[in-house]
Amino acid sequence: MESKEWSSGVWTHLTAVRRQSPLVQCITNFVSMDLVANTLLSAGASPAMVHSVAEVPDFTPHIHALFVNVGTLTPDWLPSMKAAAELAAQLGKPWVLDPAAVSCSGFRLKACLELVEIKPSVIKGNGSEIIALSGSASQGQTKGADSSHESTEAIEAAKSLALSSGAVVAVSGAVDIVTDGKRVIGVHNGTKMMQRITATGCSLAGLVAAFLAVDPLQPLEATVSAMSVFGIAGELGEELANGPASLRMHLIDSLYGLDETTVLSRVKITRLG
Ligand SMILES: Nc1ncnc2c1ncn2[C@@H]1O[C@H](COP(=O)(O)OP(=O)(O)O)[C@@H](O)[C@H]1O
Ligand SMILES: Cc1ncsc1CCOP(=O)(O)O
Ligand SMILES: [Mg+2]
Repeated sequence: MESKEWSSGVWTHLTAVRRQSPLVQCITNFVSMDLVANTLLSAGASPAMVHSVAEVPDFTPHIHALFVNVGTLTPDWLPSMKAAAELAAQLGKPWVLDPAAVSCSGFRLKACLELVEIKPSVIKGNGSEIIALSGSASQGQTKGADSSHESTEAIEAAKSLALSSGAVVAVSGAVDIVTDGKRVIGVHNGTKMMQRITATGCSLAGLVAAFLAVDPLQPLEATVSAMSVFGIAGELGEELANGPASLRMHLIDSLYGLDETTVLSRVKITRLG
């Protein structure tokens, strides 16, 4: 695909999110709930942090996409995640798994592998998380929620996970990588300071769910668009920020205010393989 086509695709996806305001159920970690919800709202989507397994049968049939993030997983939360994912998958609704800090324990790794069995549309992690989930590294090679690997070091792991799971796999980092196991796309938007705000990775994964909701049949393209939009918001936010705390605010404002000219001139997407 030509770079111009990628740019117009990014803008088309963002306008569709703004127009359709998809309802995104988020079962995410305690750290990220606020930033995930505010990211989705500023992009035009409608987040709902509905966690209880008791509410899944009533609520999940009405959503447009589901986001599951295991960042503060406990045994109590896993049944809700599984029930919501199973129902979403059964009803043909897209769902995103963020295996946050997957290799911090055997419990978390096992839970994530079980969630992968429920066929997420997209798995979004950082380099270390994707390497761990694909089975390319043993437990213990982790700093927790932060990555010890460049995203580009995880390309082969991402391709292998995409092929074994059937999901599109997205690896965030300096270059965001998106692959369906065959195509490998690089998104070169974003800024290093985004790593210094907790939950930017989670918010990105939540945003991917909103973009999937408006283009469920093209998960790779929708994921690439969400990653580019979030990265551009970070770049614009950094121009106004004094540090991570004000970047957090300006990122949300910039996402809300993105216009066509800015998007078309800032998108940086290349084919890597
Ligand atoms: N070195 C970097 N340069 C540009 N953007 C980055 C860099 N590191 C992270 N980002 C961006 O920050 C956001 C969060 O990614 P990341 O820090 O990898 O997630 P996580 O918090 O899950 O580890 C993404 O939009 C990513 O593109
Ligand atoms: C710090 C932390 N600890 C458990 S979850 C979490 C947030 C991680 O967020 P992100 O993956 O977006 O950095
Ligand atoms: Mg993360």
